[in-house]
Amino acid sequence: MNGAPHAGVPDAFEITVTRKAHVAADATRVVVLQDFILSLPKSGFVALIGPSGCGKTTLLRIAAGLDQSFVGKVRNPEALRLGVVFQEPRLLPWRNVAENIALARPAAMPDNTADLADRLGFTSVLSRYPSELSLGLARRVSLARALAIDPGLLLLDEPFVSLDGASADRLREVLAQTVGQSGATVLMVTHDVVEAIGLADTLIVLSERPARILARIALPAPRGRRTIEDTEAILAEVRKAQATAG
Ligand SMILES: Nc1ncnc2c1ncn2[C@@H]1O[C@H](COP(=O)(O)OP(=O)(O)OP(=O)(O)O)[C@@H](O)[C@H]1O
Repeated sequence: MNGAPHAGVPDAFEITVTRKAHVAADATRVVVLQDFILSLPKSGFVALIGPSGCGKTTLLRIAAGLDQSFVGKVRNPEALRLGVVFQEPRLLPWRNVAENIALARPAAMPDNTADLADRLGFTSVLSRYPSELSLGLARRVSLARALAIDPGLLLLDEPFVSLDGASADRLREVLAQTVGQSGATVLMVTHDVVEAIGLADTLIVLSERPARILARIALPAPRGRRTIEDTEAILAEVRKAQATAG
């Protein structure tokens, strides 16, 4: 198995996939993950990068409990509450924005919709329906819905893809602040290695399918204080790991 956990850091969540295959349209089986272990620390921001089709979304769906047709197990010993943000916002079209967020939140939790809407910049559309929102707004609502439950583990599948630069930057900032304050663990899939370096404290580099962990890179210095030299050194490490995979 690959992907041994960090020595000395207690794991809060662990995904073990002995084998996961999808059945393609022509009925052939595509092995996406095999002998794969990913351990996540408590309170870490882990970014996952890897080639298209290597199995990142499949892994997140398994972690979220949305795909159970695999051989392996997901350990969540601390019963972390999971928040999930998909590539598509997936809001309920027959509920307005405020209702979409409220529905996600357990009844016992305080209503934090107004605060999230304020921080993520969508207060003016709380009573609108998803079909009336731009993609950027729908993405903000989708992120707010995941944050509304105060997740212990936040699973993000390219949450900022195809947003304009300013919107993506704003959402990244809110995300980093929110998870920094809450002490949640984040597992974020992204194609954007510079985004990953800007947000994460651990970068995991995956191989082609079936995905193997090529490198688990602890990023130096707190985010926000990384220099251009830091970024270049990390990029070189990523390229080296990818080169070893041939
Ligand atoms: N439901 C499915 N049925 C059949 N094949 C699937 C299914 N879901 C994914 N696949 C295939 O499994 C492989 C891994 O898909 P997955 O979406 O996990 O990759 P990914 O790394 O997230 O890709 P991308 O970066 O392009 O989003 C791909 O070859 C994909 O075509």
